[in-house]
Amino acid sequence: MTRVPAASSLQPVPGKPRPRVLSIAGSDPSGGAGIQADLKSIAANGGYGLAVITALTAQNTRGVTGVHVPPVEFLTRQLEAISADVTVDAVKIGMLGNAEVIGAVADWLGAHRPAVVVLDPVMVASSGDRLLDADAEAALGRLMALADVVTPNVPELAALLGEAVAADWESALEQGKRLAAEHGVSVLVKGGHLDGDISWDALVDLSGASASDVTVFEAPRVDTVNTHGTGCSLSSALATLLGAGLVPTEAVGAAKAWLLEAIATSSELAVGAGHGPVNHFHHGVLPSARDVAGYAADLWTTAAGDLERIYELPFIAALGDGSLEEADFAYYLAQDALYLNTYSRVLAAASSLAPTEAEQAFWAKGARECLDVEAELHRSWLVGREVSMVQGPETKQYVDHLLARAGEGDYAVLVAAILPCYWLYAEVGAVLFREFEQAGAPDSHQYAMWLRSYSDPAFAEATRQAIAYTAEAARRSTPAQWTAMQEAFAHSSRFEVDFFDAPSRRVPRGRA
Ligand SMILES: Nc1ncnc2c1ncn2[C@@H]1O[C@H](COP(=O)(O)OP(=O)(O)O)[C@@H](O)[C@H]1O
Ligand SMILES: Cc1ncc(COP(=O)(O)O)c(N)n1
Repeated sequence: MTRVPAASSLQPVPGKPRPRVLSIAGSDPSGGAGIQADLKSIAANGGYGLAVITALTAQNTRGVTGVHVPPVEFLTRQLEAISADVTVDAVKIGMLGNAEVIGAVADWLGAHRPAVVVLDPVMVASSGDRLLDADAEAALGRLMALADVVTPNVPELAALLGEAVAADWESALEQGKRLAAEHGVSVLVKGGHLDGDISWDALVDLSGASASDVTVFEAPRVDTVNTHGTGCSLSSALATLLGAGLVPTEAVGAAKAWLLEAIATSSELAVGAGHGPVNHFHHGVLPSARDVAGYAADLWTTAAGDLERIYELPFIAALGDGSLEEADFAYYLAQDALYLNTYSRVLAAASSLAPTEAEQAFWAKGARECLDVEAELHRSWLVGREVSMVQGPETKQYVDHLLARAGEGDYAVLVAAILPCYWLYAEVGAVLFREFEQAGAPDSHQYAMWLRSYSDPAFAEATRQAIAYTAEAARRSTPAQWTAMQEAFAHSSRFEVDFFDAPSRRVPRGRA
């Protein structure tokens, strides 16, 4: 009889399909900004891109030499054609050109507003050329009321408020708070135009939906001239990630991390002699959120083989039926306490590398809980037992592997190495506890209390979350990273088997 199911009950269910993201923006024939950048950014972040063109520009990486705004009736025709046929999950609005266009887009949004609306209030290109008539700036107020998030750069923020351009990050942030309060909209203040080693951004969300009113995101400023289309790319990535169901702070964090790498690797492209484009496809096209379940299923295939081995171990059989020698149990507990101490540090490393605040908090909580469990092991089980507190070889090889992955600093690979301890332990715990109950939960079982603590629903829930975060990291990984993740996972999974087998193999046997 196998106790290993074909799929773990803790695996994530398939996520949403690709969000359908509409860009309403102008065309940039050089491909770095506008509609062209938006479609690349949407695809790179896992969405399906649609595009309605507001205006044509004649531009390259050095500047804009002409703007043509087609009759607004034709813009409305394009918008109506989309809404008559396609359900749009998110819309990103970029260059609008003039007040008439703003009016037509606002009318359409009033009738067909998708669930997510991100407004990039494009006014001036990075070359300094105007992309919105000066007298149309006031008309943007009507669109802001229909948006979820507005993403102004420093000069746009000043223009929207009718104030002087902020000279530093603190004043820009204050202006962002005023704009958010004035229009009842979330504001992503972008600090790309300021100087300094850090490129600051901040999400001001006064709706109460985020953990705090202001979430600040910092990234090293890349020394490059290739910043053509950074704002277009960021707002499209943000719309895509919000459309995929991420909460605003997570969506901004993930979009910014993706953009930073696109800026940092922009020199791989050779487009034009001015402000070149960013490298949208640095990690290829992101698989759909639905694929998250596939990554977890692949890891399960590895884990299932090792689980099979764990169930065959004499230690597990004896723990299950209560016949386990006291000295073997004590050895296992002592090694577990030693392991948990290092595991806590490894979880803390995952917390410090985490791309989102939710993950940062999750791993930090896990790190703390390991120390609590370690203390409890000493207090309730190890006190009074004669047991060596020296790391056994199986414990050492396992923690050395984890510490090495933590030292490498790749979040995706590290969480893959961390996961088997959650997943295999939760599976073994659930099975042993179920079998204990099926045997009538006999009080005479000398490890009854241990088995009860083994199958804790809160731990199962944490495991489910750890699997989901690891699978999401896999979705965002490069093929080489995914291979490294699988290797790291396979090693830890194998070390779990050795860890459970260690009490039976310890030398000399018979003494704790
Ligand atoms: N040199 C840079 N290094 C890192 N991030 C940058 C750099 N320049 C811009 N960014 C980021 O690109 C995004 C767009 O910023 P910004 O240049 O302010 O807007 P826009 O492109 O609309 O003018 C922001 O997230 C900003 O932090
Ligand atoms: C058609 C079009 N739309 C927008 C921008 C602004 O680009 P950036 O993202 O650099 O502010 C642009 N240059 N061209």
